[in-house]
This record gives sequence, C-alpha cells and structure tokens, in this order.
Amino acid sequence: MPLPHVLLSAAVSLDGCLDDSGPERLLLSSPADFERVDEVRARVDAILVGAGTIRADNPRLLVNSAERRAARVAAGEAEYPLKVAVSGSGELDPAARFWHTGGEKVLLTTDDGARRARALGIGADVVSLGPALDWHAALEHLHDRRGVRRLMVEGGGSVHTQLLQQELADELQLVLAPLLVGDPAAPRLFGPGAYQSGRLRLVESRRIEDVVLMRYRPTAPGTGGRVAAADRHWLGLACELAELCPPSDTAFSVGAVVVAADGSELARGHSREGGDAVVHAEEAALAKIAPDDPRLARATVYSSLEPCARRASRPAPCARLILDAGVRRVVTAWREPDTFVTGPDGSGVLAAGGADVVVLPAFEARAKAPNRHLER
Ligand SMILES: NC(=O)C1=CN([C@@H]2O[C@H](COP(=O)(O)OP(=O)(O)OC[C@H]3O[C@@H](n4cnc5c(N)ncnc54)[C@H](OP(=O)(O)O)[C@@H]3O)[C@@H](O)[C@H]2O)C=CC1
Ligand SMILES: Nc1c(N[C@@H]2O[C@H](COP(=O)(O)O)[C@@H](O)[C@H]2O)[nH]c(=O)[nH]c1=O
Repeated sequence: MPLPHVLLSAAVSLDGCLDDSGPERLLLSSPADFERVDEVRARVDAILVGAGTIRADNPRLLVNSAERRAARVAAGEAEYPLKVAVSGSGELDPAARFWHTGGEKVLLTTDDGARRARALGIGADVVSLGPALDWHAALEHLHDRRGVRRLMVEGGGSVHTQLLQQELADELQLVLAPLLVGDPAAPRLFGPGAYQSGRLRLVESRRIEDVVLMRYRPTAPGTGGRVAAADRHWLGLACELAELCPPSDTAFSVGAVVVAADGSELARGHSREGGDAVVHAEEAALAKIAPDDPRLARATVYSSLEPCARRASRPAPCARLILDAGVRRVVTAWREPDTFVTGPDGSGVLAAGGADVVVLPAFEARAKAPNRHLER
C-alpha cells in the first residue's frame, strides 16, 4: 500500500519540448542546473526512466560528484541510487551505457518483455510485472522489494504523462529553458489525456543562470477508495494541524482539512481552536464553509484521527456533521482507539451514510504524536 515519494524531473523549452528530433540529446538545463540535478539524484534512492529515453539519449544517470557519492556512502547508502528502466517490449540495447555504469539496475517490464530482455542479455535484474505493466504495481514493487522511499523520474514524456495522469506523482520539478525547438516531431513533456482538474500548487520558483526552476505539487484528492499522491499531502497537513492543538488530558488532538475536488482548500481546523474547549477539528473546519457551498458534495475531509461517532459535549458527532454537509469522502490516518468511548466507529457511521473512508496507516505515527500522553 505505501508507495515511494515520486518526483518528476524534466527540463523543457519555451514551446514545451523535451528534446528535438535530432540524434544528439538537446541540453536544456544550464551548467548550474545540471549540478542541481546531480544534487537531487544524490538525495534519492532510485532514478527511473522509460525505454524511450534510454534509446534516444543513451544516458548514464549517475551521481557525478565524488563528494556527493562519498556522502551517500558515509550515510550508509549505496554509492549510486538504484537505476530503474521501464519497458513493455524488452527491446533494449544490452550495450547501452545505462546497464554498464553506476550501481544496481532493475528493468521493470512485462512477461513478454522479460523474455526478450533476458534473451538479449540485459545486464539488470529483470522483473516481470505480468502481461501488462501497471504503474501502481511498479511503484509498489520498488517500495516493498527494493526499499525505495524517494524515487526521481527523469522522463521521458510518456512516463511523466502517465504518472501525472494516474495521480502517482508527488512533486514536479520543471526547468524552463529560454529556447524554442519548433520541431513538430520533437517529444513533448505532457501528452493529451485526463489530468487533475484545477491548478497545481507552486511550492518554489528559482532562477538558475538563464533557466527557471519551478516546483509544483498536485493538489486534487483521489476519488472514492482510490488514493492520489495529493491525498498524502493533505493528510500530512492535517497531522501538522494536530500539533497546534492546546494539549488536553480529556480529548484527542486532531487536525482536519476540507479540500474541493479541484484541489482548492475550503477550510482547515484543529481541536480546541479559538478558545473553544470542546470543538473538534472536523467541526471547526466545516463551520467555516457555507452549508450550501456546492463544492462540498465532491470534497474530501482529511482528518488525522477517524471522525468521531459519538460525543457528549455536542448534539452531533463529526461523522454525522460530515454526512450532513454532503461530503462523501474521508481520508484519515488513525482509527479511533477506545480511550474515551467504547467501540468508536466513525468509519462505520460514514460508510453507512454512503461515504468512502480511506485509512492511510503510513501517517498513523504522525497523527498519534500529539496524543502520546493519552496512551495507557
Ligand atoms: N529534457 C528532459 O528533461 C528530458 C528529456 N527526455 C527526452 O524524452 C524523449 C523520450 O521520451 P519518450 O519517447 O516519451 O519515452 P520514455 O522515456 O517516456 O519511454 C517510453 C517507453 O517506456 C516504456 N513504457 C512507458 N510506459 C509504459 C507502460 N505503461 N507499460 C509498458 N511500457 C511502458 C515503453 O517502452 P517499450 O517501447 O520498450 O515498450 C515506452 O515506449 C527523449 O527524446 C529524451 O531526450 C527524457 C528525459 C528527460
Ligand atoms: N536534457 C536534459 C535532461 N535529460 C535527462 O538527463 C538524462 C541524461 O543524464 P546523464 O546520463 O547524466 O547525462 C537523460 O536521459 C534525461 O533523462 N535532464 C535535465 O535535467 N536537463 C536537460 O536539459
């Protein structure tokens, strides 16, 4: 279930191209930006590219700085990040530099692709993910079998497009280079298809010589039981809000955020905010939204703790408030323990009311942190 943090990295021309159609790789980054890329590579567990990039660029995908490699080794990591190639066909050149430089390599492919790659003598651990390659399964494999927690994806366009469209990308690092390619056959960064509606969040912009680095994060929640990368961001924020709660020996510290389907934040709240000794996080957040706001019907409530099913201090528990507000999707980190009520089951109340409840246990420790003093 947990997946690596997926960082898409690319440099594009002003007309949105990743390369031209000539035989040489087009350098879009500036020298200082290539240094930055090297620094990012040094901080990840694995670097992934599609077979198209291996064919077009014959890349090495190394950490080039000896100091950065030494720092990795000193920190107990492999000298080079794992190199991951993705191919459906397995039709790859066994002499490509990718297989003969750096540290460990893995080829994620299909049953047919694995047969072909093995026959060709590809110098990597060849892993078949079945008759077709599913990105979720590929990322799960890297996380569970390879211990990859941070994955840098260095293209190409087809791979970036799929990961963004499937809402598996946690972050996009895009460099805009001041040149125009103008070649109709040149590969583009993102192809047509269905992306999240609404805007991504710009988290940083930085001039690096003559290029501009922009870092974005997707914001749109998943739908139903399907988890999007942005769900992890918003639940992380709910856990941060829980840290703001005035401590109490008689109630949990909880944070909550309400997010519209297009990724815009509607409201946030935390327990006991504004001097109200009994207010709950979800209640505080929902109270800030007009009850007739049409976005509520497709919104997601993120709550560090499962919304409550029963309470003494107010007429309606949070699970009921959420349903009454029209919200039908809740993402939480931690099922409520029996600390204050016996057999709490806010998820059951929500499910009975037609809401989808998603629990992300990877956030449980963070949700529990401000509540340690309540543990028996
Ligand atoms: N400027 C920049 O930052 C960068 C530029 N580039 C440029 O991008 C171009 C390459 O991009 P592109 O042509 O889109 O190729 P990609 O690198 O995205 O690789 C595409 C290939 O990956 C495999 N693949 C991708 N998705 C799947 C899937 N779901 N199932 C099975 N196999 C899959 C397939 O391999 P197969 O065909 O073997 O089945 C497919 O043909 C090059 O020109 C390169 O220079 C690349 C990286 C960064
Ligand atoms: N052209 C281009 C990039 N291209 C990426 O770098 C890879 C080659 O890296 P290396 O093996 O170290 O030479 C190449 O295959 C592709 O993934 N990256 C960028 O940040 N900026 C650029 O302008």
